[in-house]
Amino acid sequence: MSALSGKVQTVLGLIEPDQLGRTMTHEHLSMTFECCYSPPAPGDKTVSQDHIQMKNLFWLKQNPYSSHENLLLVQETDAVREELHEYRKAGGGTIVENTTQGIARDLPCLKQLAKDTGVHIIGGAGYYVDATHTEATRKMTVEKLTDIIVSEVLHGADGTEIRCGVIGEIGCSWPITESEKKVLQATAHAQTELGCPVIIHPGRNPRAPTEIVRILEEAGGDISKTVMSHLDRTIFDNGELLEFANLGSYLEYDLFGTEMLNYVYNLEVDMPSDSQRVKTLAFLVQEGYEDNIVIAHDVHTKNRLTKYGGHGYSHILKNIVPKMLSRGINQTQVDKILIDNPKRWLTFK
Ligand SMILES: CC(=O)NCCS(=O)(=O)O
Repeated sequence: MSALSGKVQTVLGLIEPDQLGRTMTHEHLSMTFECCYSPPAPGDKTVSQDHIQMKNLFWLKQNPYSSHENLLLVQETDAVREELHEYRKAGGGTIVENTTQGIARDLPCLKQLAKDTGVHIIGGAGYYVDATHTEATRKMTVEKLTDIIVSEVLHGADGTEIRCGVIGEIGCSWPITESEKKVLQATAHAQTELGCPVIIHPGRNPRAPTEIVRILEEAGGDISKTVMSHLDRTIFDNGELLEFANLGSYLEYDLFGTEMLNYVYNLEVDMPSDSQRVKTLAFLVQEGYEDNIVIAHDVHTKNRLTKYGGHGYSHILKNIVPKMLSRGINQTQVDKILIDNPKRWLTFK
């Protein structure tokens, strides 16, 4: 048994699982998303270059990835600190901060935010999508990648002694690239060694989550300790969703607060509304998957912060929970989704 066994690892050290409280399993507190900038439509060039201001907030909500300024959450630490105080007041306990290598992970910033606000913050080990892999990363063997991920959990990451408490979000494109496949295999090997939680960012195709589970399983990964993120924009057919749910991972609906007409990364996708998300959660609960659901907002751009008219990190606690309760999900099931499931997932074996 390792020293981590039965514990949860935050950026401030090990804690008992019962200390976590209500947990958002997929957020970002500091990162850059410039890797995923999407040029604006020709007629929108001027507004896309404007500073963020009241009159362009609706445009930004519809086109969050077409403004360079909007992609720099890294510049908003003071606003994020305020929001974390608010999150505590709203009854929040923990945030899993999924920023990995490639999107400017900043563990010292997370550590300071945890100290300043009392929110438990859990950092993420590993690599985001291929587009952010360095040439050196692409050349690494699975063994080397495994060593790095294990070390980020056991000893600290980015030249610090701040240790990660989950692996991920591990980024995958569609189709999955060779480099991403190696990272997935390394993730599974590291998970076998550490008994730790894993969280995956799947590519934007309904087949992506199943393909990833297959790769992880073949490499010895523990699917019952793995979260599949972003299902809101990935699987739309209820039959396909149940088939995927049957594979045994945690099912994460983590884009609460995101409502847009055109999802620029895959125009085939109709991004659901929050009401539709709650309906899907109620469906999964009714089908017996209440022990597998986790939820979050995945704040990753400035316009999602309350400072810029967004929903912030407390939207689920303040607005979505009452909606869940009014749509057939009872308090015990809400507590499983916000407390018990994250706790089970985050506790090292
Ligand atoms: C930071 C991140 O990966 N967010 C997910 C954005 S997506 O549009 O759902 O892929």
